[in-house]
Amino acid sequence: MATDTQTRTELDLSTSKRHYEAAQHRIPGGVNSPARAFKSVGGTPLFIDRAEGAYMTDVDGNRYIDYIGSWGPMLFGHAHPDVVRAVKEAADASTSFGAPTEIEIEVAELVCDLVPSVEKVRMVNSGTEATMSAARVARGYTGRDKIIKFAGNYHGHGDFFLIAAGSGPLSLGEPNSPGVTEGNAKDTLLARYNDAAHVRELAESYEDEVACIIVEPIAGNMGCIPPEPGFLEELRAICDEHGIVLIFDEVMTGFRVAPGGAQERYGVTPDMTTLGKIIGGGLPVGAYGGKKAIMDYVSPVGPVYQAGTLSGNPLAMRAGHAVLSKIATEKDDIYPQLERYSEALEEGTRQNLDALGLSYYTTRVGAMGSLFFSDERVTDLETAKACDTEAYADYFHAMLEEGVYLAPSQFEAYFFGTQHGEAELDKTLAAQRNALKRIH
Ligand SMILES: Cc1ncc(COP(=O)(O)O)c(C=O)c1O
Ligand SMILES: NCC(=O)CCC(=O)O
Repeated sequence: MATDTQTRTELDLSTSKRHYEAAQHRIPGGVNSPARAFKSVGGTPLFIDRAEGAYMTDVDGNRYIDYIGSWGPMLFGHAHPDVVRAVKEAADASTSFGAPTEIEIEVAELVCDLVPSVEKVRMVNSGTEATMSAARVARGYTGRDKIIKFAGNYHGHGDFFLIAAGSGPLSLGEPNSPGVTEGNAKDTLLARYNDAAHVRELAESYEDEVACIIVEPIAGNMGCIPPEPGFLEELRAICDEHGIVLIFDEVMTGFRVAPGGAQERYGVTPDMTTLGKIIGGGLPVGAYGGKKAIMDYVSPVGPVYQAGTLSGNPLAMRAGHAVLSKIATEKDDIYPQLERYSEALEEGTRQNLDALGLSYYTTRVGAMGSLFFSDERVTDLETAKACDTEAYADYFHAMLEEGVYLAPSQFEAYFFGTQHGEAELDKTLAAQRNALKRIH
């Protein structure tokens, strides 16, 4: 692996290139999600063969330390034996019933115990479904149409969220998608992240019209941007004053920055929470939940319709159960360990930057963070967009060659998990030292 003296260059990506060529004939852009394409950094997306723990191997046999973790779910690393066993056992009893199962109760209880603001929870199949459904319920509950979202936040690809959206839309330079009707767009009010005064103005101008404020309590889709002190508290106060439902989109931060997510970490309690990624242990799961009074608006108790053929799927629930029960029983060890890794990674990065006279901006919260190619503080979409994305692209490719797999965009966070230990930390920092030297 990469050390100061042994630099890996010129990866053999010939099989990935061949697959990519073939894939583009039958799959738009050759990928089943645009975030996977290397469009904003250039080059060929890696086709992956397998992964274990903190490491991923591509179809050409190149091995990388993985800092994407399937875009968040892999808190305990790839192919964790507990998850693999749970899925195999579940599959033996059939892959789906379309009828209730006992494991769904256990998963719901685990979620409600870990995230106490969630009194009732509904399982869906993705983070996108979770946020779309939560917004519908908030609208049904309040009888209001408008939502407030933040520029640069990403809540999946529901129509009314694809306005100034972060993640793929931001990386591809198309934050407002064609196909979203004007009718949909007019009900989405856009606010600046970390600017509560702007939110207050909107809530006052649209008095009695705003159903919900949806926010990434730690933004992770324009890079990792923590909330400024007081920002989340102010959102809570505005919602209380104006009868607005506060939705924390914790699809990314849930179980990642604390056992109870960002709401536990910052001590601010939303009315509703959306979850995804870690909750399914790498299988397709999302969830939304919140106060009982609100969740009882959901069908069949209440009138707001939301459904799913595969919702609460037994494989997904068993995988989720394996992960959540591990979190519940081992949280006192897990989160301090993640925090130590995060601290050491940032400290080592700062040393690498200092050695080269660079003053790029770093952020981190729990098991996520960013290295922004900017000398300024990054606190919102505008400051994120000021980053040198070309330098990031060079860094990304240099890191790949050094054996470290980062997100192919400046506007995505890095993630790690409990499988990232001392050895991975040392290799990552050595790789980073080489990569930064090579590109400057
Ligand atoms: C904060 C946030 N919300 C929602 C989503 C959408 O989740 P999914 O990709 O599972 O639909 C994502 C990630 O994609 C996310 O980061
Ligand atoms: N941060 C963005 C995501 O996690 C989305 C991944 C995807 O859409 O493939």
